[in-house]
Amino acid sequence: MSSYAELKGYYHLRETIGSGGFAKVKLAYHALTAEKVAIKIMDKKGLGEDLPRVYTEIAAMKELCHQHICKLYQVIETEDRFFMILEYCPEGELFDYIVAKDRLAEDEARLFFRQIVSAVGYIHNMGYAHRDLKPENLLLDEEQNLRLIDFGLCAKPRGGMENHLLTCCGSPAYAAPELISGKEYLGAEADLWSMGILLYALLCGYLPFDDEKIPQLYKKIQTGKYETPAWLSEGSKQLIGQLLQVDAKRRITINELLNHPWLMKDLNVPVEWHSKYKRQLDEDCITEMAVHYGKTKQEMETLISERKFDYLTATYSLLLEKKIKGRPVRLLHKQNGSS
Ligand SMILES: O=C(Nc1ccc2c(c1)CCNCC2)c1ccc(-c2cn[nH]c2)cc1OCc1ccccc1
Repeated sequence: MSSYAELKGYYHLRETIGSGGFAKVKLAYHALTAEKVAIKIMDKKGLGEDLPRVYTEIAAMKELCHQHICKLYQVIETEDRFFMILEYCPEGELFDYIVAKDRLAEDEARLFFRQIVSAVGYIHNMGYAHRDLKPENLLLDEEQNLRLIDFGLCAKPRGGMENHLLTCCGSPAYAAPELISGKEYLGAEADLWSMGILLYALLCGYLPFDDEKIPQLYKKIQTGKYETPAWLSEGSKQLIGQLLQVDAKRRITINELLNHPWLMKDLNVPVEWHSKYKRQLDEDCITEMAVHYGKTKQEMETLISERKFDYLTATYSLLLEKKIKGRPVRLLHKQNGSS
């Protein structure tokens, strides 16, 4: 097992919890708070032409701070590796959750879909389109709430979300008709289509458009014709129909979704898309860190405000998480010879 010298003393590494194409995800403990984190480790050599995706993902995640987006705590870049220290999401992928239950009941799908709308409403307001929305990119945290991941294909159109994009990307079964037709498209509109596929998958347990041959799959998407199984309520069918509009201009918008009757049913409150995290720094966390590092509160506040995504950023963020979870706002003092 590699020692990863860069992490020694800062994080205590545990088992590998997932390894995908060019990344490995390991469970770890942040040494000063003992909070659990996930560390995504990528070898630059193995990345090849995917290297730009990592820079895109890191830049986006540094800007995005929201209750339904996986938090990035720290970035370590060495000559041949990236380490992304990320929020711990121990309940795995939404994809596996749906498969395990075959399909979700409408009220459970509603709670998850509201969280997806909240996350997408926030990133669109921040000027980002995700462009790869699918159940594999939605993880469940310790409270079984959704956290959006994988911003490697996201776009922040220069000049704002009204400007068009061109790159065809994302997963074919979730791709909007205008995106696969090679025409210019609006990132926000393409994300709304993918959310329609996602909602269908939540409620049905399979995809509305599917074919093992990509050209046939694309034809089905462009017809916009899909089956609606008998167990779907009228409300579900109507909302899916408003999302899976082949003509992007007729497709429902994120703002219309926030207080849509289907999303409001039994809850009667619109979806809250604003981040619950406040901009100003937390006094208790700053004080504890100032004491630990032997600095004044003002010096500590200045250092944390720089948001360098170094160990200080991670320590502040995880200390704040501890406070939010009602755990003591305390840092563990240096153990001699700690593992
Ligand atoms: O914390 C993460 N995953 C994770 C942590 C603990 C456990 C599990 C999963 C499920 C498997 N049983 C052991 C418990 C975790 C956090 C962030 C990211 C991440 C954020 N941007 N990119 C990746 C990825 C993560 O994982 C990937 C994964 C591993 C196994 C299956 C499902 C998902």
